[in-house]
Amino acid sequence: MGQREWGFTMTQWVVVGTGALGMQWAQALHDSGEAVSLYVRDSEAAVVRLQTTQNSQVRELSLPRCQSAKDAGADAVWLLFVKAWQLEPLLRQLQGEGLADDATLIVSHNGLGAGEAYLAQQPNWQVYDLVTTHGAWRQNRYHSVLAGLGQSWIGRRQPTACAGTESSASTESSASTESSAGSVSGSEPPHWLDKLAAAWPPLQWDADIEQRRWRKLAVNCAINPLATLAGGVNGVLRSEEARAQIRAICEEIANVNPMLDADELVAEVQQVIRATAGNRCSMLQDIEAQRATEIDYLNGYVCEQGQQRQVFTRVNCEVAERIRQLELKSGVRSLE
Ligand SMILES: NC(=O)C1=CN([C@@H]2O[C@H](COP(=O)(O)OP(=O)(O)OC[C@H]3O[C@@H](n4cnc5c(N)ncnc54)[C@H](OP(=O)(O)O)[C@@H]3O)[C@@H](O)[C@H]2O)C=CC1
Ligand SMILES: CC(C)(CO)C(=O)C(=O)O
Repeated sequence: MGQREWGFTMTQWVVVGTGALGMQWAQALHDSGEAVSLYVRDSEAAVVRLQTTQNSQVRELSLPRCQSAKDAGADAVWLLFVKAWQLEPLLRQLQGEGLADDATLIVSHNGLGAGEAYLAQQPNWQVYDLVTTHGAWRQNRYHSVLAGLGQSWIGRRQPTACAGTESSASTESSASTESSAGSVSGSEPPHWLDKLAAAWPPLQWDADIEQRRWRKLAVNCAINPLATLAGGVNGVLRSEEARAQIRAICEEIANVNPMLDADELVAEVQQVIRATAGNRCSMLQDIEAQRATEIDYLNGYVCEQGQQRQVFTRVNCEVAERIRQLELKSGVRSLE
């Protein structure tokens, strides 16, 4: 659906779902004059109506529905703001529907490892990771409320920071190919970046997005399960006991990924706790609403990486297990 008109390239943006973040990005891109459609699974209508709230102002928006991946056009840019555990089924679904062989995908979720092996099998997909500190929640399926403004970074999917993952070879080989959506190399920003950045600033290009993803992983591994187990807002983690657990979690993560510094991770976690002291983290909200959490891609991922690399990650493994027990109790996980 991307068209060249008078020398300008029109970008067709497809936002997946009507999730908390997806709706805010759809609104922002639309406000910026971009062509946006929504790929949703719970409607057959030609148009999807949604609402977004920012600063208590409620706005209504109608966007065309993208009926299937093949309808989006080869040069569409897909925004996949889905839960980590939803990513692989989504990718399989899109591919089954005829997603372009060199599709451009912006992936944004908490944690690491989601759909990694599957993505590695698609060397021609142009995959970008987006990390954001904006906060939003869903008032209902079609209404997203902006909870707090933050910032975002985007970069080309790279081999994982820790050596030796199977995805390395294929992501490297794809990094120098050009897609119809126009990215040329792993370190070069794509032509559509300015439009995305203009829609919801601040958004910065980060050629080393993998390290930023790891730092965000550490923040979520420290705050989400501990605040969930404490059953309170993030501010409960200012206790001495929580501080010791946070340090242990961060030290294990820095041992798994030696490019990280444990003291810096702890400082970043403490800064996020101060900034979000009154928030209930997403994991606690998921447990309370009897939804699956992203634990397998947070402390569960660190635990698995530790086992693979023979690095001690006992605290992350224990924390992951305790959250899985909560999921078992609420019936969103079954015994494996
Ligand atoms: N919300 C926030 O403030 C922040 C969230 N994040 C992370 O970003 C990610 C997205 O978060 P958030 O927006 O809150 O999540 P939501 O659960 O609100 O949104 C996910 C959306 O994706 C849709 N979806 C998933 N799979 C498919 C599919 N196969 N086909 C069509 N639609 C699909 C879901 O539909 P359905 O409802 O039908 O399942 C839902 O609309 C998560 O990893 C989260 O941890 C990170 C920073 C902040
Ligand atoms: C930063 C933090 C912990 C804020 O609550 C978050 O990202 C989440 O809740 O998932």
